[in-house]
Order: sequence, then structure tokens, then C-alpha cells
Amino acid sequence: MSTASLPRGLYAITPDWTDTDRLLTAVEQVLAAGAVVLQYRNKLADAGLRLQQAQALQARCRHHHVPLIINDHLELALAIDADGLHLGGDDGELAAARRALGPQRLLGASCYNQLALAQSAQAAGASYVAFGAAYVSATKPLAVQAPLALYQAACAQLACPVVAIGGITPFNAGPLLAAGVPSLAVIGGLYEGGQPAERAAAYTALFEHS
Ligand SMILES: Cc1ncc(COP(=O)(O)OP(=O)(O)O)c(N)n1
Ligand SMILES: Cc1ncsc1CCOP(=O)(O)O
Ligand SMILES: [Mg+2]
Repeated sequence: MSTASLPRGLYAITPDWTDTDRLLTAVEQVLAAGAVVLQYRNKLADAGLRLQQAQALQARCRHHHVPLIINDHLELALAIDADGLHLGGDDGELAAARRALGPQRLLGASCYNQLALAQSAQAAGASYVAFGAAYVSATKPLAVQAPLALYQAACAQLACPVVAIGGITPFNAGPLLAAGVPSLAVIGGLYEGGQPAERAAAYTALFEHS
């Protein structure tokens, strides 16, 4: 099966903002600063607002030639012809999602702190697997912790790209990159406290010389 591949670099995820103008202004800065993937994740938006925000983000992503991945909602990904979908353990079957998405779109799977989940996800058609939380996450404080050794094992053993998520800052990302992780997924580090352009640039710089 041929699938699109996840680019190496900053995997930006949107904050739960219902103010669409505010969201688009901040995301535009993150895309301009070099994020290589955008995931639309908004746990506070209703279906109507999700459609509106996803369509607006799709236009910005196309402008920057950055793939847009939809979190949780297969129907939304199909409705806006997104570049991919990300599913957690309770979000639907990966194999069914792969059939619905076709072979080209990206399909990501949350694997928390379990390598076995990643092996099944790969077999079910996942294009990448995500482990986390790597560090304590203010966005998801109850997220299970994934140890550094898991990232090392996953990068050594899996054929598909490994994404790290959870509490990642430009200052604590080093060990993950040294473990071979090609993609850092970030929410709060980009959008909490303002200056998303500068914050995104600090992450993208991590990938420039490594
Ligand atoms: C890249 C990436 N990795 C992990 C997640 C978490 O997915 P999930 O466990 O389904 O939790 P929610 O994000 O839906 O709260 C993710 N979204 N993206
Ligand atoms: C969705 C998710 N899954 C595990 S941690 C997390 C939140 C990541 O956000 P942040 O980068 O703000 O810690
Ligand atoms: Mg989910």
C-alpha cells in the first residue's frame, strides 16, 4: 500500500480556540515560521464551527504547502478533503479509517506508552505513530507518560515515523531528537503566552542542523 509520508519537523496542533480570527492569525504565524504539518484539534468547537475552522485552515495550509490532519473526526476529514486523520484509541478503527481515506492520505495513531499498539497500528495502515506524553502536559495533565527508552525502541524497530507529543518545549526536545524522533507535536508551547511566530521558529530551528 502506498501512503503519503509524514515530513520531519514541527508538527503543530491547534489550540481549543473558538475565536476563529484569533486561531487563524496565530496558525498563520506558525505556518510561516516553518511548521511542516498542522493538525486541527478543537475539543470546544461544535460540528458547525469545526467545519468552518477546518475549511479556513485548509486554505492556509494549501497556501503554505503543509498537510492538514484532522483530529478525531473521519467525516470532517473526508468532507473537507483533508490530507489526513489522527485517531486515538477510542476514536474509531484504524483499518476502517484507512479504507475510507484511501491509500494516499496520512493516518496517525496514538499509541500512548505501548509499542505493541504501534505495531498493530502500522499493520492496520497507519502512516505514523505517536507516543506520549513525553513530558508533563498542561494541555492534557492526565496523559500517560511515555519514557525516553520507548522512543528509542520505537525509532529503532518501527518502519513508520514516530511522533512525540506532550509538554515538549525547545528546551526539553533534545533527548527526543537524539533518540531519533523525527516529528515533535506541540500545542501549548506554540500558543500559550503569545508570540507564536517566535515560538514556532524556536522549534523549527531544532531541525535545521540535525
Ligand atoms: C500527533 C498526536 N498524537 C497524539 C494525539 C492524542 O490523540 P488522542 O489520544 O486521541 O487524544 P486527543 O488529542 O483526541 O485528546 C494527537 N491528537 N495527535
Ligand atoms: C493531545 C495530547 N496527547 C498527549 S499529550 C497531549 C497534549 C499536547 O499538548 P502540549 O504540547 O500543550 O503538551
Ligand atoms: Mg482523539
